[in-house]
Amino acid sequence: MSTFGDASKGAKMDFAKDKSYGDYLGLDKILTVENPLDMAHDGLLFIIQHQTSELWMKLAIHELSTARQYIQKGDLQPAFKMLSRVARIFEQLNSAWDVLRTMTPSEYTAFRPHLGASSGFQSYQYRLIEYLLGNRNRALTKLHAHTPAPHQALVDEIAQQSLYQAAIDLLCDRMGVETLSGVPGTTAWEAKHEVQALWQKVYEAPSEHWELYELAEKLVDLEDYFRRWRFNHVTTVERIIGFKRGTGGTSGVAYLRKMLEVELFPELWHVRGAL
Ligand code: HEM
Ligand SMILES: N[C@@H](CC(=O)c1ccccc1NC=O)C(=O)O
Repeated sequence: MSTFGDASKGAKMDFAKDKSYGDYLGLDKILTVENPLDMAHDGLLFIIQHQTSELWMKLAIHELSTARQYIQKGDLQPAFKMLSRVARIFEQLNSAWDVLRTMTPSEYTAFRPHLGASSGFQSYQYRLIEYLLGNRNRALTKLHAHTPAPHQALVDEIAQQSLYQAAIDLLCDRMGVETLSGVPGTTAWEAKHEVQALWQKVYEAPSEHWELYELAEKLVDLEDYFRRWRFNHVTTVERIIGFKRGTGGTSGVAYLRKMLEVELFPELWHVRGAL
């Protein structure tokens, strides 16, 4: 018998009656999704790149919504762990661009016409992450009017305070001032001087406000990774389609460059200049 045969001796071989690896992971479903871009060699790369991104986004949403609950309860240690995990997920998504970047304009052009008007602009999970963190633009929920469940998830999300508003509530509470987080917003969070002044107190005396200090840095870390994702996206897009309009109908690279200016947690960036 071969060495390999000896080493695997005792392994369970019959799964007719027991749950197996593929059953737990639902592989029959995820590995048999029809690939409508099969006519081009790089269609599979394109589809898998997006499908894996959406899976990681699903986990990010799961972690971020639970982290928000812990912040609301004032129980920060579990929230920190989840926020660190989300930063790592973004790191994973950031590295994934290196695979997609191997696709040239010639290869992409072979199947781009088949994408029609579809675009990442219509990723509801991406929008949900933006909404959760506080970058809200209610008008974009309309993109999902034709799919009730994603539409409802987005509508429900903007009825809640964002993760950043939860952090501001906690900041105010621990610093002994009236809350400054306002009502759940349907537009992007706008920087408030009073909030920046509180973060400034935290950064000026970290040892007195250690948990808030750590929370602030976890948030900055998360936004830092998010910004790198946006930058990798726009650079990959320019490399592949130049300045063509997007299939989703936006100006393309010009729109994505504008998005590089988004500040999810503005006071945490502005406070740095005041220290
Ligand atoms: C060949 C690769 C890609 C190209 C050429 C591309 C192109 C674009 C363009 C032009 C837009 C602007 C909206 C539009 O008018 O279509 C956009 C938006 C978007 N794309 Fe991509 N993209 C690519 C890969 C990806 C990947 C791998 C993801 C990961 C899920 C992604 C996610 C998104 C998201 C979430 C938006 C909306 C961004 C926002 O509204 O801030 N894209 N993309
Ligand atoms: N907006 C892209 C198309 C695109 O990238 C796309 C199309 C369908 C599914 C996902 C996509 N990815 C990200 O926007 C383009 O203009 O070429």
